[in-house]
Amino acid sequence: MFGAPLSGKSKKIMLLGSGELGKEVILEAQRLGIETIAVDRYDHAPAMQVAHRSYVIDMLDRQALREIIERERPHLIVPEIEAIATQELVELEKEGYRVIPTANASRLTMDREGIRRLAAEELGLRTAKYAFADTLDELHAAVAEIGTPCVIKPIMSSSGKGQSVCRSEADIEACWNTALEGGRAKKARVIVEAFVTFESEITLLTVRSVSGTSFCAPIGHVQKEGDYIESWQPHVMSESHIAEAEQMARTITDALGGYGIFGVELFLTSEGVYFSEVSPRPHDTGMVTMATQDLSEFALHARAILGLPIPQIRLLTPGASHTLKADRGSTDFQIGGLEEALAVPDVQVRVFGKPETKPGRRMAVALAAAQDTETARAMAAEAAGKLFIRYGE
Ligand SMILES: Nc1ncnc2c1ncn2[C@@H]1O[C@H](COP(=O)(O)OP(=O)(O)OP(=O)(O)O)[C@@H](O)[C@H]1O
Ligand SMILES: NCC(=O)N[C@@H]1O[C@H](COP(=O)([O-])[O-])[C@@H](O)[C@H]1O
Ligand SMILES: [Mg+2]
Repeated sequence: MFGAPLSGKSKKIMLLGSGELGKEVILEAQRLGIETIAVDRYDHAPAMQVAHRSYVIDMLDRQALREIIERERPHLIVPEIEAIATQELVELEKEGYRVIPTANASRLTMDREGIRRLAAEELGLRTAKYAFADTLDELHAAVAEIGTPCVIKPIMSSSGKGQSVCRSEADIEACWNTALEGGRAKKARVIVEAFVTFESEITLLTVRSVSGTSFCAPIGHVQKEGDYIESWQPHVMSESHIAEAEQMARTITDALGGYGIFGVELFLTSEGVYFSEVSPRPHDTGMVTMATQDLSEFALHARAILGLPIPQIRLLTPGASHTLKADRGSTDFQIGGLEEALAVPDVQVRVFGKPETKPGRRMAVALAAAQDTETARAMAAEAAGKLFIRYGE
């Protein structure tokens, strides 16, 4: 039971991170009558454009984070990205604030080390062999230990930023520099992971709610330079892969606890399933669920965090998503091609409304529904291909 937004008796959620995923979470929360506050490091972020209020702060700054939380006193604090002062969230949770799914989950998944050690060392999930390094010398030793090819990533980054594949010793220094430039925090620490030659990779969206744990149909995806290009649902999997994937997803989400949706990223190989990482929040590859499910991953997240039931999740149709990315930085640009993209039946487009392009930045996504995923993939690719960014006119 709660009052109208802005009435003083409303239920308030505060999103920490205001990108395309948060924008959809806010829209879904507002459908349920919730008051919404969007926070990010820059103004006019996508979710800010649909929230009741917004704040621009450095979310890695503990004091700045505490100040807005104490000012707003939200019922739920909902992290939308990894790079947040999660230690402060741990403190705030002790003082009675509710963090989604839990402050500890956001702390553990904030850096690759926390979640990898939990998954591999405490929970015994199969992962690629890994090691950590803080300096270039340590990186040489770590690569020697893990072997090549391997993948080197800043411990704190997302969407593939700062990630590169090291194919031989000669690549190590370049990989180190890539990681230093791409990491979100001013930390030099990197993870070195053995390269997993997978048949395919999936996101298993897993929801924890008052109704228990439920799984969405697996989402297959293709990534380029560590960032997702296209995804489709359902991804066809063998019985044994499904069983293993669900078991891993249940194990890791039970360990993290709390209510909300989780994107469990898994590699499917001939020797079984490898755990890669988990987002305790909606997942970019899960944007496809806006075209395929009765309740999208955003609607599921909103329901779960508000303590509302999720008696079932229906996959209504196979579908696919395909991204539109910028190729240079500019604040003077326009997005076009919607007329052509939307001329195809069963195609939808989401333009995120980001105020600035950057090389590789995701600006929009095309969604398609069809009788099978192959057709949906082709339709989504075609629609995304019609979209374009025109700079400086
Ligand atoms: N050890 C590995 N072996 C093979 N491929 C890998 C490995 N690690 C990562 N990749 C590839 O790079 C992609 C991105 O990696 P990862 O998910 O760790 O990065 P990320 O920056 O956290 O991305 P996001 O935030 O979008 O989930 C993976 O989806 C996979 O395609
Ligand atoms: N893989 C994680 C992911 O997709 N996160 C989504 O991208 C936004 C950041 O985008 P930006 O870097 O373009 O600002 C985040 O706020 C979130 O919505
Ligand atoms: Mg990932």
